This record gives sequence, C-alpha cells and structure tokens, in this order.
Amino acid sequence: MSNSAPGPLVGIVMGSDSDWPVMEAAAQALTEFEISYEVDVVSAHRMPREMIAYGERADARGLKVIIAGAGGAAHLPGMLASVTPLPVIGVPVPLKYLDGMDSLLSIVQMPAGVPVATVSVAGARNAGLLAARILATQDAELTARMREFQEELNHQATEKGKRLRAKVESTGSFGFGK
Ligand SMILES: Nc1c(C(=O)O)ncn1[C@@H]1O[C@H](COP(=O)(O)O)[C@@H](O)[C@H]1O
Repeated sequence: MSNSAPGPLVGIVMGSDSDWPVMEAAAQALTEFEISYEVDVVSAHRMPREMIAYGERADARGLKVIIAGAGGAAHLPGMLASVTPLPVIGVPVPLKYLDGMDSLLSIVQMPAGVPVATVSVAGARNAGLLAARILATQDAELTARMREFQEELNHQATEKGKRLRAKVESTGSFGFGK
C-alpha cells in the first residue's frame, strides 16, 4: 500500500508514558528539523498484540524510521525490529535501579539479522538526530540543514574553547614551568 496522504515520517514509541521525560528529546530534535512524527505508548510486554500490529503496519502507514525507547527489560525496540523492515533506533531509558545498564544491554545485544541502532543511555536527542540523518539521505534540503546544524555545533565548541582559555588565562597559570 502506498502512502498518498502526508502522514508522520517517524514513529516515536515507548514502553510507558513514564519514559516521556527522556524520550521527548527525540521529538524536540525532529521538531528542530521540521520532521513530522507521531508519539505513542507501545509495550511489547504489556500489549504484545498491539505492538506487533504497530510494527507490521508501520512502513505501509508511511513511517520511514521508528525510534523506540524502553527501560529495564527493554525488549520493545528489538521486537519492533523483528516485524518491520524499517530502521529502528533504540533508546535505553534509565530507571531507578542499575543506572540504565539493564535497558542498554537489553537493547544493544541483538542477535545477528535483527539490527537495532542503539544510542546511549537516555540518548533520545541523538536518536532524533540519527532519524533526521536517515531521512536526509533521500532529501537534499534536509542534508543541507544537517550540515548547517553541524557547522553550528562546531561554532559552539569553538566558543567553548575560547571561553575556557580566557578563564584559565585570567586565573593565572597553574601548570609546570611558568
Ligand atoms: N521495557 C518495557 C516494555 C517493553 O520492552 O515492552 N514495556 C514497558 N517497559 C518499561 O517499563 C518501565 C516502567 O514502566 P511503568 O512506569 O509504566 O511502570 C518503562 O521504562 C517502560 O519502558
């Protein structure tokens, strides 16, 4: 089925609404690049049939990338990747215990054949930016905007260096040999 109506290009899904404070950074990044997205709770553990349906229909609905965040026994990204041909980006959401290591390892250690591009613990902003880069491979305007974004990052880092050097120079040298 082709997608004639312009729907969202990115699906941002998570195991629970409690993941939203972490996951909203993905939505924010997509908003900055004016990329349409949808947001929903889709849990592999708590609503397996709906999760399978979401994954199976995602590409026919016109989605191009899925960003899936989950915490703890975070099986959602991998399970979605098993039923969709779309690229899936996994976001390990840190919970109260184990500092997100449980989420990270649950998502990153996928068996060969079922890829999930895993970002850092709570790295939802990078998930959004990676989705933008994937879409940019088919969109010259988006590629140009990504280049601008990267130039701005470079500028900000350069300014940070300037500020640090000025700060250290104003407090005097604390190194050897001066
Ligand atoms: N890891 C999963 C899955 C899943 O992978 O299917 N479904 C919910 N969860 C996670 O459970 C945590 C606690 O959820 P609640 O706050 O609803 O108790 C959340 O981080 C969610 O992603």
